[in-house]
Amino acid sequence: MPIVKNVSRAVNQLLQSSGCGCGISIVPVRCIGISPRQVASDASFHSVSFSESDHPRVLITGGLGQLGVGLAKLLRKRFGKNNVILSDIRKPADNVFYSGPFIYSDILDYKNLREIVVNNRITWLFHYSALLSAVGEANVPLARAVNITGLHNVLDIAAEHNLRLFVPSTIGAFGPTSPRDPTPDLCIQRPRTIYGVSKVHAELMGEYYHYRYGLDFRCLRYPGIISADSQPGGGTTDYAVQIFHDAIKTGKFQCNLKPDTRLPMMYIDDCLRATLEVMEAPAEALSMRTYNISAMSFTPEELAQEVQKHVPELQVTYSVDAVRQAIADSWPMNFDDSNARRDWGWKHDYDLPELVTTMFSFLGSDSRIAQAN
Ligand SMILES: NC(=O)c1ccc[n+]([C@@H]2O[C@H](COP(=O)([O-])OP(=O)(O)OC[C@H]3O[C@@H](n4cnc5c(N)ncnc54)[C@H](O)[C@@H]3O)[C@@H](O)[C@H]2O)c1
Ligand SMILES: C[C@@H](O)[C@H](N)C(=O)O
Repeated sequence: MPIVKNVSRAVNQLLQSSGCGCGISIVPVRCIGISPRQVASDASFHSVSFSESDHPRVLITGGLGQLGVGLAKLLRKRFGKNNVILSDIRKPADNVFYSGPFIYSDILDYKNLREIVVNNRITWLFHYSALLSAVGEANVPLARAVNITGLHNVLDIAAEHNLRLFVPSTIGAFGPTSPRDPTPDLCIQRPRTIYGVSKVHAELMGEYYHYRYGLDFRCLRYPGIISADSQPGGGTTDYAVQIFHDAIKTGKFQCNLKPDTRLPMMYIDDCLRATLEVMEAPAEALSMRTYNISAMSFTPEELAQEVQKHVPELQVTYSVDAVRQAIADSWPMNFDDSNARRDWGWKHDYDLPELVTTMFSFLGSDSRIAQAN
């Protein structure tokens, strides 16, 4: 049973390190615990219903944001529509509601989350709920609650029920004292946003639960993600999505970052494929539990030039938002993802020109230019 393996692994690791204080070679389960909130009666029967040959039963938290609906679509193609449950605290649009299972789930409600996991026999959890960098700075108490307390709930439930857990991290988990060009996986991480602090916390807690309780925790640090059919949720990289909509609708774009602000970015299809790939990677392939992934890196000026190849009349002006600019100036300019490429074969498909062409082919049908023709 996986839990036996997990416990003995955790015990071995504990005994090899400074010791758990048990002082015996075979440690009773209760001595190290299954997870901090595990009740004794749960320990013997959770996860027994899942056979490794079955498709995973997936829950996505915070699934109505920029990334969750696309992830559900990808996972449903792979694992079957009814094996993937999207959840959020918001009301889903009709097309989302009718595309597959949707459920209300507030990650701050521990019992409700546990009930969903149990009743639906969840085996994989993708934890997408979060407040992003700019909205986090605007409401620090809420960001702290959702990004830190919510993560604690998710970690405990994942450990109790032996889930494979994916938690995304971000370029925002680095700060002004990190090497910025390029930024490796392992280096100083002293972010200056509540978002970044909460994501470093998530990386460390997930890795700790992996070593302490055997939790199958997997984490990718995403760059800024660019998507056509979903809106970003209040981050520093949002400009790189907005420019496409404004180019099409008005032919004018006001950028809230300076023209030479270089940040790592990625097209959503690459991001979601990477997420599935790392979740499917054999555990032995993973030399780490938190990986940078990278695709391209550009400035607003470089993106505008590429966009102008499709919309030559686009006018770009700059009105810098001091909060976002300070955040962007502390983040990586280029991301070193060589460990992901080596360990589990990560490879991006979209560079800047492909990204821009793809965005316009998605958005182009109702474009101002199309309407004019
Ligand atoms: N989009 C990006 O560029 C990017 C980059 C790096 C990392 N990430 C990470 O990927 C994940 C998904 O990002 P996104 O862009 O879809 O975020 P988003 O802001 O668009 O969506 C987050 C979702 O979380 C939900 N949420 C908020 N409070 C909640 C609560 N109490 N319970 C349940 N759900 C709650 C919101 O309703 C929202 O739908 C986040 O963890 C984010 O940090 C995103
Ligand atoms: C980079 C990322 O985590 C998010 N898009 C933000 O800007 O906050």
